[in-house]
Amino acid sequence: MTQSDGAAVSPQTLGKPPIVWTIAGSDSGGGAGIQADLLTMRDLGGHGCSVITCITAQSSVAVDHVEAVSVKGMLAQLDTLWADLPPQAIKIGLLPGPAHIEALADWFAAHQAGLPPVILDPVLVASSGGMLNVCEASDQFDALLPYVEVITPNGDELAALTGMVIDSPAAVVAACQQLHQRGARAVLAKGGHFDHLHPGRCVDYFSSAALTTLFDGPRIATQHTHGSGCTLASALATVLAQGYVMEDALAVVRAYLHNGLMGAVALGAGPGPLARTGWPQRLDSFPTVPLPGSELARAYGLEASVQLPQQPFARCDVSALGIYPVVDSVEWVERLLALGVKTLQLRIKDKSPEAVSADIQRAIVLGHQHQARLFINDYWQLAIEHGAYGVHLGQEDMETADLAAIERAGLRLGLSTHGYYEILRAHALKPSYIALGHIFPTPTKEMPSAPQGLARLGRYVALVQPHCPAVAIGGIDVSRAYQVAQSGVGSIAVVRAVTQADDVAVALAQLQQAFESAPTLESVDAER
Ligand SMILES: Cc1ncc(COP(=O)(O)OP(=O)(O)O)c(N)n1
Ligand SMILES: Cc1ncsc1CCOP(=O)(O)O
Ligand SMILES: [Mg+2]
Repeated sequence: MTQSDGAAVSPQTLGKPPIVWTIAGSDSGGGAGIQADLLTMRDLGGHGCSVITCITAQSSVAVDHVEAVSVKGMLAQLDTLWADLPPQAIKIGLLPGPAHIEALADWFAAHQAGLPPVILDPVLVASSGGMLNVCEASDQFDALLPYVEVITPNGDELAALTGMVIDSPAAVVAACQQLHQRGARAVLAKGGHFDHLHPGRCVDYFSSAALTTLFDGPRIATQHTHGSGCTLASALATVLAQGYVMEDALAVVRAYLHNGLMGAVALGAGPGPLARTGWPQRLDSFPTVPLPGSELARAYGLEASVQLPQQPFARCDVSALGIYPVVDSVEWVERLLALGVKTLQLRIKDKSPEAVSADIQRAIVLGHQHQARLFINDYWQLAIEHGAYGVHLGQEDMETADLAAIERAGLRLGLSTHGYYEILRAHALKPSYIALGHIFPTPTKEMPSAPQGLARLGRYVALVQPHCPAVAIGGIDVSRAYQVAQSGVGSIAVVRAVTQADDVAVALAQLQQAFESAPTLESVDAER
């Protein structure tokens, strides 16, 4: 089900925060555990419910006492919440022993049909150094793995869970593979403890059946990290509860951790808790995504079949690309150029290069004659051969197209993205623009991703546009152009709004009018 702006309907879009559970221990010092989880959930737009598994007498310098809540007490909390406040995501933190783990696994088995994503933070040690988890078997969490979407060990936990020495990127990969073999669907191996592998950096390795990737960023020089693991896992649960896909949620929580660590201060004599800084807004708090084939990615076995470009792509001659029709024939290109369109795309699908070569060449010549920005979709070799203004490519093309050749030839590059993670991937290439979509449902193209909606568009525009021109695409027509333009986006790409218009000139004028009458953000100030 979708709402009128195209985004999936979640409790949050109906005006209610999504419900997120934390099943964890109480930290009397307020920096970690249940206390950190509830603060994080609230800070990121969730409603936190707690299932307390144990109480700790804990401060920033010591764990003096750990006392388990009875298994019966834990199960009672689960049952009571399930009856009235069912969760959109669950975070698991400190579990005091095998009996609790077994009981929780049984409870999950009995409720498997309705279980939302479960995030398991395999807590073993507090940042004060105190042992929190009395279990010692490396397979202690395995009974939970069938119900868990992602497990989030830090370096010490990864070593303890696998019995491996984590002394190289290859060892990180091997340890994650071992966890997969034992039933873990996805592993986020957090890089906070891997200073010995990447001095001065924090490199997280994520692996699942669908995706293997890295998140890289500078290590934040602070000792105030109390509750960082709890915060990450509860942030991940809260962002997933809002319907973001895993890789987008990982990007957001990494930025949230960055900001929290940057703002962390001491409250007691030991490590202070993370600051609560709200939904991350700026690209410089987000991690970079090292692309396959980069030196860092290769260390983790992420190779690429093509070379990465060494330079940013040529910049567009304007910072805002305006109304941007996407059409499927040279005849349409000719017609739109005659109507004064200055940014457009030739998007011919599924033909051989031989079949489209002449049309692409003619469109490029026409584009130059009209001093227009004509982007060629997909056929990047022909675009280079005939000297196009630019090329538009999709995410999958990033793995196969010779991006270095496109950059060397001086062509502009536009890249499609469908969420935070892909924005970070695209940004790593310093393209000429980044397309954000699809904003609303569209019959024009079968989309594997969900419509992003206007709220997310606003977040993406604020993130991207200080660095690179942005383009919104998907399901945008005259009636929606004003709302889209209100996001501040500098360009709107359309197919049907132009190609199915009764009067193309009128449609173009109306789109332009909607765009011009909306308040805009400051113009793009490219930072390269
Ligand atoms: C401006 C703009 N944005 C996105 C797309 C989609 O491109 P891609 O992901 O390569 O998919 P196809 O268009 O090839 O189906 C686009 N063409 N233009
Ligand atoms: C090519 C493409 N890429 C993302 S949505 C889309 C189609 C947009 O078409 P329309 O403007 O008709 O919804
Ligand atoms: Mg394409």
